[in-house]
Amino acid sequence: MPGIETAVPALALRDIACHFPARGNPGGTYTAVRDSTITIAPGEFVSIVGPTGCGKSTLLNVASGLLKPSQGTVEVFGKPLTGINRQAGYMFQADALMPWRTALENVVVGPEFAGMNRAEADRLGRDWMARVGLAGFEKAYPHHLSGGMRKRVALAQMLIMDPKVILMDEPFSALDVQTRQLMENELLELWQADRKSVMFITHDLEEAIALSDRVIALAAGPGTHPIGEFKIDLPRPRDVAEIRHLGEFSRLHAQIWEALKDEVLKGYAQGKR
Ligand SMILES: Nc1ncnc2c1ncn2[C@@H]1O[C@H](COP(=O)(O)OP(=O)(O)OP(=O)(O)O)[C@@H](O)[C@H]1O
Repeated sequence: MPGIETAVPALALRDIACHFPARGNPGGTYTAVRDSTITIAPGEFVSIVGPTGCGKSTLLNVASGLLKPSQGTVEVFGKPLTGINRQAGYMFQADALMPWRTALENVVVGPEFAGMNRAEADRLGRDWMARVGLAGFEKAYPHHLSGGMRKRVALAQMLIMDPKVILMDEPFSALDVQTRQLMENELLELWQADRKSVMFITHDLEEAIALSDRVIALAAGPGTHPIGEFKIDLPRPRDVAEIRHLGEFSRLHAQIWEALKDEVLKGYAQGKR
């Protein structure tokens, strides 16, 4: 995309470090993240991959403003982030739906708290439910919906607020493979229609390549940091199941895995200790 490097990034994490109190070592510190600079251009879909426990969620929490980094700065469309990132919508691995509210009532939670009148919020909510393929399920409660349907509710709940930046932390990892691929395609379709900037955390390299414009690989912790950035020039629109059969997909997979495999082995060894 011409000019993408020169545009003000939608999200810029600059020189981030995060220290935590060390577990089992009173007074000590654990450096989860260090020297991490990550920028995401307007409309760009970026995945962050790395070994288990390396610090992916920590970086996402920094981007959301929920965690203040020990060092470094965050900018959202060129403005320093202080407090919660209100331009961002979030989606996490676990469902955050309220079980006592119907699907529609869950979808309209954001507009309702923002003071939109009920009729307008409901109209918008029904529209979003239709866009994520849930027309007719407005009155269903979360426990009556399948895992994939609950994810669709969560997607609508996030997108109804029209966030400029989307932060996703392994949102589909709890789903079975087929439902997961359906949801990934759904996400791409929604993203393609109205390009937001996406920071997508996953430890699944195939998922990262299938979805993204760029993949950033992280080192194992402690002190995780980017060790490689890979442009994913696969054609769009994409079908995540079919795109895996392209030769270029395999080439990218081999290239990124080469950068990542020692780190994954290190992360695995640490996890066993
Ligand atoms: N609040 C905290 N206090 C102490 N240590 C923490 C805290 N948050 C994260 N850590 C540690 O920082 C490291 C990175 O954690 P983080 O959850 O960011 O990794 P991750 O890559 O997202 O993990 P996973 O792959 O399991 O989702 C881990 O060792 C974790 O134990």
